[in-house]
Amino acid sequence: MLIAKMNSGKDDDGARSEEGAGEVTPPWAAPVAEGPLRARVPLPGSKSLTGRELVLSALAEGPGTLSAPLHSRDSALMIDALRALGTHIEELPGGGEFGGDLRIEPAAELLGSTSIACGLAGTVMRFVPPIAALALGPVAFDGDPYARKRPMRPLLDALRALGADISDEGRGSLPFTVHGTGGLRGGRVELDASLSSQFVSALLLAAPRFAEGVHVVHTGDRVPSTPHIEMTLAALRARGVAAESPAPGEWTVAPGPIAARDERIEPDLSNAAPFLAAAIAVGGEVSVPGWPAETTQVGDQLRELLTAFGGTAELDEAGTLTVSGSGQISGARLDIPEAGELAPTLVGLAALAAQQGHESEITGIGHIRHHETDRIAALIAEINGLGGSAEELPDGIRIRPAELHGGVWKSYADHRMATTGALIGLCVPGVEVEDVASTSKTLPQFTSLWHRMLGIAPASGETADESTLPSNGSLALGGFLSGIFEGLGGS
Ligand SMILES: O=C(O)C1=C[C@@H](OP(=O)(O)O)[C@@H](O)[C@H](O)C1
Ligand SMILES: C=C(OP(=O)(O)O)C(=O)O
Repeated sequence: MLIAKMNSGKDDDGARSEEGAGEVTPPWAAPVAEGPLRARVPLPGSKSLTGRELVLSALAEGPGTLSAPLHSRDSALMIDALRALGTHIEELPGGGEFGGDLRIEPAAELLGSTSIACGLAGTVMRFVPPIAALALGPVAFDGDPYARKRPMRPLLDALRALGADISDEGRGSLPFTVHGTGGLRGGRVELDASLSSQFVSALLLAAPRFAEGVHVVHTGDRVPSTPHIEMTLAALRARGVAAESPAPGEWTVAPGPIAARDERIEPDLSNAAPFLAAAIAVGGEVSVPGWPAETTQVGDQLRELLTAFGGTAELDEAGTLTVSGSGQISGARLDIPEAGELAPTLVGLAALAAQQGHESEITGIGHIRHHETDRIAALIAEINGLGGSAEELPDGIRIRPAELHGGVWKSYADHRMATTGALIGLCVPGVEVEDVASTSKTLPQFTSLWHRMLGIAPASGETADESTLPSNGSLALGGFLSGIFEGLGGS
């Protein structure tokens, strides 16, 4: 990660329309913050940890439990996929607002002759095919319309090189069928992971069950999102698997049993991004409890990345991260190949800094063109659609000073586009986020948590939770000062 402050500047750039933007639900009127924030926002479990632990639990030697897992569209798709392959997964009673714990019993034998719906989940479309190769019988994969555009070829070719039989009619993308034979040889394989780290994680996660394990050698440009590969290695090691990176761009996993374990899932730190960014954008403070002291989640980098735009971030001994800001937003220059998942929020913050006359550049994120949508094109089109001045760089976005106005912000079925629209809407009246329901991909409670962060009564159908109200319990934003006088202990 490279961080530097930017100088101000000014330029123009035209908006670019994005194919695939569609109306799904009536636009959501993003609330404007009318004063400094003071809120505590508990968040549900990490998508990436939940996905990995579901996969490893399904491949483990015996049953195990995941506590505080994520319940969202992506995790439900992963659960359904593993169930289709014969895994028994049960939600235990007694879960709170974010859902119950999960009990997972691996299948005695993985079953094929089934189909898997991937939705738009990269983790499902990448992590499940290697498991399907271990099942007996054909397993057909497909997903949402845009999922068919997400790259799969490097992974499918690597699986073929490791002994799998896959038919995709030469597409290199969804839909495809893995003809499972009950096992996979494994061994050394070359793969270009420059479009997604998930290709590597997918092979590593299933590799203890390959006859020869795996030795993955990356052949292309730089690998993005490397903390996610570290997360995969750490999850494997925690279950007694020998998993290493013997050299840059190489990873090995030895064949052997995957220990059954009970795991507690950390909150999703990447989903904390728009909430914590709100404190920088608006001023005041936002806290997220349950922040791990040590973690493999890339969201931990928010402590540095957000404060590159101003403000402070403090992690206390109880594990509460508090980001505070004044509403004065600096420009920033961030090179973040490892943290592409955080880029939409950071670009949103940069668009708000641009309103205050500051230029920003966020680079190292070319691979986010292959996320839920082409995020570079989508961010530029939507920021410029609100009067901003964002331009495409070979591997990123430059945002020059410009005043924003209200308008419709399209989400492109992308949860992080929707939350970025909400962030901008805090400071720009009249922003309407189209398809805010896309946030159900990883955070179904997004709008209710957002309203509660602002101290706004939930809309009908949303549940209130005192714990995320401003600590003075007020429904008005002007409660900030009285909250200060009550002390920070309540946050
Ligand atoms: O392994 C994972 O859980 C993820 C890896 C990253 O994918 P890319 O390497 O495609 O960026 C990240 O952006 C995604 O949100 C989750
Ligand atoms: C890139 C993301 O998701 P996926 O797991 O679908 O790749 C994301 O959540 O930002």
